[in-house]
Amino acid sequence: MDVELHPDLEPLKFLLGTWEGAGVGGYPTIESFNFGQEISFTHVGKPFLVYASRTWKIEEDGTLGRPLGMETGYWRPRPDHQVEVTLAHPTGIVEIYVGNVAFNRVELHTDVVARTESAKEVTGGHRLYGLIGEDLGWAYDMAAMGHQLQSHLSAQLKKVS
Ligand code: HEM
Repeated sequence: MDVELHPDLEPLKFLLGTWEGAGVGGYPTIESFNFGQEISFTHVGKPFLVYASRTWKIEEDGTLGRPLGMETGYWRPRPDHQVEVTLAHPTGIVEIYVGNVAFNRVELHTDVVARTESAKEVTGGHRLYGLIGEDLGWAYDMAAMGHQLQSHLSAQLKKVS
């Protein structure tokens, strides 16, 4: 069933759809790696986007390997171009981001990072999402394992539907 877009979602409309592509990751404590990613942003007629991301290792021969990180959440536009995002991770981490959206670009920083007892020590994050031509580019910096905020992931994705 086709559901009408809630008018509050207008500034975030550019994110809607399924996106696929590849990115690179690293951190001072780990070896750098290449990954494939699929992101989807959908809506149900209410004033939030439903978000899901899955990733896979890209092996040296270019084939997709084991699953890496995945995350799900909700993107909630607020007045004055502000945005709130809730994200849940299977690694025992939950992030709440706040930020803003302008000109097909969203910038977010963590307000809260909550962790289960067994989760790795992640204390903060910063994310950018934006259109690069028709592609969706995104980058994630994190503060974790005693290190200051710095790059963990970045990727460029094409809209597939
Ligand atoms: C969604 C895409 C992501 C991918 C592809 C990814 C990939 C990886 C990989 C390959 C490693 C190396 C260890 C391993 O193989 O598990 C790693 C480590 C790590 N990642 Fe991610 N990650 C993602 C998202 C995240 C997010 C959202 C967070 C934080 C909320 C995070 C926090 C960490 C931490 C703390 C480590 C461990 C560093 C260490 O042990 O020193 N990752 N990640």
